[in-house]
Amino acid sequence: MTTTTPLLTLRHLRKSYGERPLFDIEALTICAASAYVLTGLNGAGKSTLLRILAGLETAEVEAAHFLDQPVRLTPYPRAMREAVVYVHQHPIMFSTSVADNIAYGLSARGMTKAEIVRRTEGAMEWAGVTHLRDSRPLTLSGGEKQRVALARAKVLEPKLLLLDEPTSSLDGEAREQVIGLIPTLLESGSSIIMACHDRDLIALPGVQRLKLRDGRLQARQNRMRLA
Ligand SMILES: Nc1ncnc2c1ncn2[C@@H]1O[C@H](COP(=O)(O)OP(=O)(O)OP(=O)(O)O)[C@@H](O)[C@H]1O
Repeated sequence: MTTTTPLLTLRHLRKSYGERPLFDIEALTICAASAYVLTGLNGAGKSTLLRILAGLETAEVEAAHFLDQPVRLTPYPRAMREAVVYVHQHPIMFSTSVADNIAYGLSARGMTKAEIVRRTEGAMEWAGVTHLRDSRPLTLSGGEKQRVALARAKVLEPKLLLLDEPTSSLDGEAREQVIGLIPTLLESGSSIIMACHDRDLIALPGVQRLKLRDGRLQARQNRMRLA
């Protein structure tokens, strides 16, 4: 399902590192339950943009709205902290079990134990990592780790999921497994922005394309629907 209801809108988003301007984005609208790929050459600012949207990096913004409410990005608003989840290209995990890593964010939100177990089991099954439930993240392959990271993000039911190059360190079956999970993320109503160079992710049907080029953002839409 793809909608045209705005989830997040930004006007005039500017980022510089010291004297060096990185980008100046006139307008960005992310719609609810919609998927986007963010492309651009190395160093164009893809990760930086995702990190700004996740509140991990500061930027100047003229106006921002999240779920129709005016917000400021600095300090990062509470409404977005709970609704926006960022998944790093090389996810960092606690050295406890896979199941504990996935459940952690839920306990931090004060959920009941039964609900935590129910959601964690569902997320592990979705990501195909149930058999790894007692494993320590250190022992996982890159693909397994990325799937655990996706399960850990999905379980929080974010409104906006930011994936930073989810397949960049993967190949073969591991990469295909991760690509296969992406369309199903939309079914739970999340919007997704994926920074990537992966042609198969870019070509996923229904995914809208955002391209950072020379400090500007260009938008383009693929024709078919994703879900
Ligand atoms: N903390 C920082 N301080 C100064 N410059 C930075 C910082 N973080 C990123 N940069 C610079 O900003 C530019 C954009 O980096 P960013 O990682 O956002 O690009 P990217 O499009 O994600 O690149 P890639 O495709 O290689 O991952 C790069 O030139 C980088 O060196």
